[in-house]
Amino acid sequence: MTEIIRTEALKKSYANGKPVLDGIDIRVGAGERIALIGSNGAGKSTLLKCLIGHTPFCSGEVATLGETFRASPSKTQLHRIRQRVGFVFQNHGLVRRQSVLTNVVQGRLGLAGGWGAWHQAIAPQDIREQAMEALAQVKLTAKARSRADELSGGQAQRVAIARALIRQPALMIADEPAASLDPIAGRDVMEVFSDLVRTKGITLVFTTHDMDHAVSFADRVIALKGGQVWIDLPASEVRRDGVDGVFHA
Ligand SMILES: Nc1ncnc2c1ncn2[C@@H]1O[C@H](COP(=O)(O)OP(=O)(O)OP(=O)(O)O)[C@@H](O)[C@H]1O
Repeated sequence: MTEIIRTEALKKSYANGKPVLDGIDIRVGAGERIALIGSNGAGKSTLLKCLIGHTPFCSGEVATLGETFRASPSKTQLHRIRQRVGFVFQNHGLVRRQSVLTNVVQGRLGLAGGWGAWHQAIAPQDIREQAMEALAQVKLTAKARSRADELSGGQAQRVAIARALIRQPALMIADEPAASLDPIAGRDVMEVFSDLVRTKGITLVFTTHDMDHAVSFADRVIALKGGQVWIDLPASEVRRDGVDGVFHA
């Protein structure tokens, strides 16, 4: 299986702090869906940031999408990584006063850059079609012309997923994608998200505090504790009583 992510002895501390990541070794293969769990402050977001070169680390090595680096990727590596990674965050980050379609188009145009491109009205026809297709995949075609601030939280998060998908990423990084949603909307978003990445063969790494989401929507669960990998198991082998320790000191 093609390796999408590899870390070796990855260590990271912030200024004047104790190590947040203290020797992380993980491997993620193409098409795998990984749930990253751990208590508040366990280092989940920090690990995601190290993987994509968003924050420098102290020692060890990271290889993401074939780009191998220590501390930080080079500018060229960072550019190549960003081209192939889609992001979804807890707060959808949509432009509230713009239409749903414009928000999705921006995900695509962000790649090419250029000021003139940042509006649906002047986006080339094929990009608008791609955006409509991405909206269909998250089952929101009917909302294409609505303003983003008219959507429910769950709908907005599905638009954020469409905006990431239109970039045709090889890897999707999602930091607590369902954390600000109610339980029903949260499951709904995770179901759509997880199904889509599986169908498209996209690798997914998402963080969550919800064990049901971890075991239902991932193939593998990785738990961080004390700066180290505490559990790394197929989701089908994760037992609730076994993970309790992850969240306790
Ligand atoms: N930019 C920063 N500067 C200094 N310390 C930081 C910074 N970002 C994170 N930290 C610290 O690093 C530790 C790990 O934080 P991180 O956000 O990676 O954890 P997390 O597992 O994602 O937590 P949560 O579940 O609460 O989101 C915490 O103690 C946090 O305070």
